[in-house]
Amino acid sequence: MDAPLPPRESARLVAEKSRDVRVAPEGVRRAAELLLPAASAWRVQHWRALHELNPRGADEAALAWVFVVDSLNFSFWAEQEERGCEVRYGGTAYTGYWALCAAVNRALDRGIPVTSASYYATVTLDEVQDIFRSDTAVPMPLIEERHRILNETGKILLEKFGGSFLNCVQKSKKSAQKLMHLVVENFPSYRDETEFEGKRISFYKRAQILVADTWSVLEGRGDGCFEDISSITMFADYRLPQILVHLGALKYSDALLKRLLRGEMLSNGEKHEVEIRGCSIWCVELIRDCLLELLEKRGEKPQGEINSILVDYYLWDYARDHRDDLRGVPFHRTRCIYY
Ligand SMILES: Nc1nc2c(c(CN[C@H]3C=C[C@H](O)[C@@H]3O)cn2[C@@H]2O[C@H](COP(=O)(O)O)[C@@H](O)[C@H]2O)c(=O)[nH]1
Repeated sequence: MDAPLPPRESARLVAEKSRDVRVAPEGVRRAAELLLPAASAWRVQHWRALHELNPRGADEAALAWVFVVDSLNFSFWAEQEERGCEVRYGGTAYTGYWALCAAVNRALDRGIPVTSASYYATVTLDEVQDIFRSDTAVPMPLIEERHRILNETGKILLEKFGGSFLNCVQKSKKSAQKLMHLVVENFPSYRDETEFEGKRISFYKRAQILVADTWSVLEGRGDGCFEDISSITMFADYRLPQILVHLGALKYSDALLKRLLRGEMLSNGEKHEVEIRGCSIWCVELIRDCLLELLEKRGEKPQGEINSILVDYYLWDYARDHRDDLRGVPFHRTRCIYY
């Protein structure tokens, strides 16, 4: 089978042909204006301090943490928004993606080597259910898939990369694209690909966020000094489309809105789901371009990179911090291992 279109080109194609989702230029501009005050101070070095659950180091252990977390970084949304999985850690109750991170840190504190491939290559389902157990009656979704992915990913990392994700990073020779392709070629659970209008396309959400988090945890230095980091697109999850709709940068047709407001599930790869994900990626590309123009107009020289990764991180955090404002804004419910 021929290689799929890369994520950026896939997004451009979907945005051109999409019928139920469209990128709204006035909303793109509004989103760029929202980011402007913060953008000039963006530094990849800030990533670690941004979140108390992120690893403290920039070493092999930190990379092992990022790899196992991003291998499981999918599908946290709960049937009832208010009654979901929660993990209590250090006196805080974490939900969603942060519940995953809290569970990993909780296991490490208990002496369970959950970031070590030789452990998770053969970890049992019972052990995985215990490691990711929820402190509410609602378990973390897709726990069996998480178990299968841990075993599969651990075995491959041991066989092909000596059990160390650092080896995988070093094989990419400071190319973000090479690392993304190395991950997709070797680890099946990262193959976030589908068909659209007769073409094979890719979004590679978890492979791209893994590259981005590798860049971030290494602070863009040493093995993480990717000269092509700006070629990585935003990560097509279920939160970013929600915030883009809230900001007016993405518009849904009445037919699609009706489905989402009814809480209908969209299957991974169906037209509406592909249009939402592809248009979201394209929308963030345009927000990044607009942001660079606005900074140029103000004669501001940003301190660091202004790329789609940092636009994405900011918007994702913004969505987290404005949960209440987003309550009425529908997000698409797809249960899958890709995002
Ligand atoms: N587009 C994008 N999607 C992201 C992330 C993250 C967390 N990463 C960064 C955050 C802090 C560190 O800096 C990490 O680098 C998780 N997700 C996705 O969101 C969904 C979970 O949402 P909720 O149910 O609300 O927790 C799920 O699909 C998950 O895969 C991101 O940054 N961008």
